[in-house]
Amino acid sequence: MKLREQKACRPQRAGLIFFLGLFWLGPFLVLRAHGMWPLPHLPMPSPPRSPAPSSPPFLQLRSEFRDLEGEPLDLVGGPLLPPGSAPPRYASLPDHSLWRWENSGQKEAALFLTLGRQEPPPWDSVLSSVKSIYLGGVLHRSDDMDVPALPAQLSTSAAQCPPPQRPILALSKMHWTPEHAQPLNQWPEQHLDVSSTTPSPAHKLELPPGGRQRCHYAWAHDDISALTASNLLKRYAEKYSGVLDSPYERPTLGGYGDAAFLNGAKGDPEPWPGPENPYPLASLHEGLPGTKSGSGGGSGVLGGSPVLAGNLPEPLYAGNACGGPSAAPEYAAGYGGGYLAPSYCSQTSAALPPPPPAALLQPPPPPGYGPSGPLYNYPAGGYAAQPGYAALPPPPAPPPAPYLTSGLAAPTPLPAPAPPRPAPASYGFQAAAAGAEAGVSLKRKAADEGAEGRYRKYVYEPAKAPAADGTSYPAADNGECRGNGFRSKPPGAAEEASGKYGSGVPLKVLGSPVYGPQVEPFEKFPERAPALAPRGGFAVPLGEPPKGVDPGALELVTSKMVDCGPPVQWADVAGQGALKAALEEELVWPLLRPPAYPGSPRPPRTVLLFGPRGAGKALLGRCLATQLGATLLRLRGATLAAPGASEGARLLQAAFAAARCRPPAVLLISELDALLPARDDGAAPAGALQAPLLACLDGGCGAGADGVLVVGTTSRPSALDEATRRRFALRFYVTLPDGPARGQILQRALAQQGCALSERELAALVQGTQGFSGGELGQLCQQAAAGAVHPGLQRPLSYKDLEAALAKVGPRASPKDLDLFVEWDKMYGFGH
Ligand SMILES: Nc1ncnc2c1ncn2[C@@H]1O[C@H](COP(=O)(O)OP(=O)(O)OP(=O)(O)O)[C@@H](O)[C@H]1O
Repeated sequence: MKLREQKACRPQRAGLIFFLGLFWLGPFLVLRAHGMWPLPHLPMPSPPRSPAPSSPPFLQLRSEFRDLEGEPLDLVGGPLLPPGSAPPRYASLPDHSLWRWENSGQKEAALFLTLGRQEPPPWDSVLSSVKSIYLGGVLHRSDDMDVPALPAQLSTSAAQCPPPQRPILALSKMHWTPEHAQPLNQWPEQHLDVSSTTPSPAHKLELPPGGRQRCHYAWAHDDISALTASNLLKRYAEKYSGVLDSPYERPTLGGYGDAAFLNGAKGDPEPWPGPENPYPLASLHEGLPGTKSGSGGGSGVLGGSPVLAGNLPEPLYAGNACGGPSAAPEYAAGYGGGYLAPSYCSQTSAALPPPPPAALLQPPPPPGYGPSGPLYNYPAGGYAAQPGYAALPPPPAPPPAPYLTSGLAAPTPLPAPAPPRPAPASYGFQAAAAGAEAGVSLKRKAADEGAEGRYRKYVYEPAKAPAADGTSYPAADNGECRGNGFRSKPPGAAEEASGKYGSGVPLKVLGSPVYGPQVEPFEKFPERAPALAPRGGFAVPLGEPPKGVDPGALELVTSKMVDCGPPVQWADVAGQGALKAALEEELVWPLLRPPAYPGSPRPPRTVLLFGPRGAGKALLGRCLATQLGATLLRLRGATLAAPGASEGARLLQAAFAAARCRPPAVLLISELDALLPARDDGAAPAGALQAPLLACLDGGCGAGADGVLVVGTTSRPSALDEATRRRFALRFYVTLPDGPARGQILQRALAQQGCALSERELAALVQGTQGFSGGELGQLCQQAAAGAVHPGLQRPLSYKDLEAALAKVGPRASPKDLDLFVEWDKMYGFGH
């Protein structure tokens, strides 16, 4: 009976359970159907650094994301928020800001931008991060987010909103930096997954006035469909993947797993791994797909190894056009670089057999190695760790006063290299094996010391302490100006210098990689020419000026155009690491090395630096002169063109002749485009100067083209016609300084004004000066200093003054201009 009753109750119980189940589950099902379940974890905790793997989809972005300026963006994905839920207010999140990310139009994710412990958040960083992470998606402010007023500099810089397609390009571009190990060709798959083209209702929100423009900028991306974005990115990925994969451009860094980017479980950004592979001693060209071998002005160096490039059939700087004894011999004794006496070069190159192939594999030796004397070295500071904004190390002491006979500053002595490795017997450089070893170790050292070893020697150095007399770089003597801070030795100093290297220890080699069985003793070579008498300004060497050159113009050039400014080291140029490395490998080393064997190709003698105004082109030209130990002559295209075609041509010829009278010389012609006919700025056409320019570049304007490096700079490369373009064997894009470089330039400029900003202020200023060139940063500081001066009130420069100055000084180069530079670089440049 009981059993029967129990059986009868079973269906009732099941019905009850079913009913109860429905009662409890129903609301969940309804909520789920409306997308409101699972419920969010509100209130929002502090941003999770390591979300559970089972979390709903979120964006997991690692710190290798950088903004347009290369600033690291430390982005960490947050948990999902339910639609319409109110995110925490900014005030409750002191060190990060909350944004919402619309993912594929279906889900919303909270994206935390962790931007260090900065309060209030650096809005420009937040805004600029849009450029980095945005891929056709929709990024918008949360509707009820409490947005404080943007700082003044942001509202000014907000006017620089790039065009809609800019982020896509930027994304490609930011991966040009060698620190990025993620192959770009993986980006489309990894990143377009999270793109969206669906505008959200929040787009219609009224934004606070300060941020409206930037957010409009973000919205503008709605116009890009996911497909377009994908195509664009793929196109650039294909284009640049060669660069990214090259050993030169991208030092080997640890790869990042795919999961690190999307939906990954990894939350904490890891420190960048150091290079795993040793420094590749390969030719620069191996890593430069954009390099056009043999293009341009016909320098055989292009496309060849640096060693081959340095091999010259004839003496590098043999003789001069001035009828007098060459100035070159003076370089032979102490310097040991490429500026060797004609007799020296011709003897060695003629007498010595071609080198064994193995010798060609030797890395290019740094200039100036001697067998026993102090070895030439780059400034020790060049290898210093990248100085932070807050604490820059004290500047290295300038090299001691001794000067070589040539007037070149004496090389910084290297510590004695650890036990010299014997060189192969067939390699004529064995006597300088220690130097060569040191040279290799120098290069290796640059690579081995940390992740950025490749460019470590080029790191920016802090401002040099001014000398007691007020000059930054104390003049070593009262000798004749050699340009660019170098002064030739007064009479008698030659002996000192030769004693430094020669007394006691026979100078068997000059440190040049001379191939041959045995290195000749220095005494065997003829006497050096007597030192030039010191004269004010540019020194016309002994002998007659070259024929056909107007003596008056020559006098004008020698008195007005020789740059006697302080020497500029690599470390004095902020940023531009890859460019500096390329210039050194492509230009400086080949020029300083003597020919390796008869018939070896000549190094390039012309280089074009193009980029926005104030980007540091002239600064790099001066740096090249310093590195080459050369006299620097500076011309401005506009100045040459101003007095008229015939007068300009006379000056131009005189400048080339003057440079050739004083090898080694660097002839820096700024605003090259002003000499060319194709002018689109309404200025008077100066096409008549093009013919003399081309003739001089071809080796006219005085006999012999050796010993002169012509550096042309322009901010309008598109104005250069093909004939002129081809005359420049190397063409490099000088980009605007990136964030760290801007910080360094600003810090240096402000230090000169006696102003020291806090780390936070400097970071904000760096963010607020995106798109500024080095020159504009200098102007900004000057403007701020001018604003700080009030009658009867002397107060130090403050951040507020700089903020006020930001309203008046802005970047001149528009994003469109920058795109044109990039395009021109792709077509004609050497894409370093
Ligand atoms: N990377 C940099 N590091 C340090 N200073 C810089 C850098 N770039 C520019 N500057 C400074 O900015 C100023 C302008 O630089 P420079 O004259 O070399 O620019 P430019 O590109 O030649 O300009 P223009 O096209 O107008 O001739 C100089 O005072 C220079 O020292």
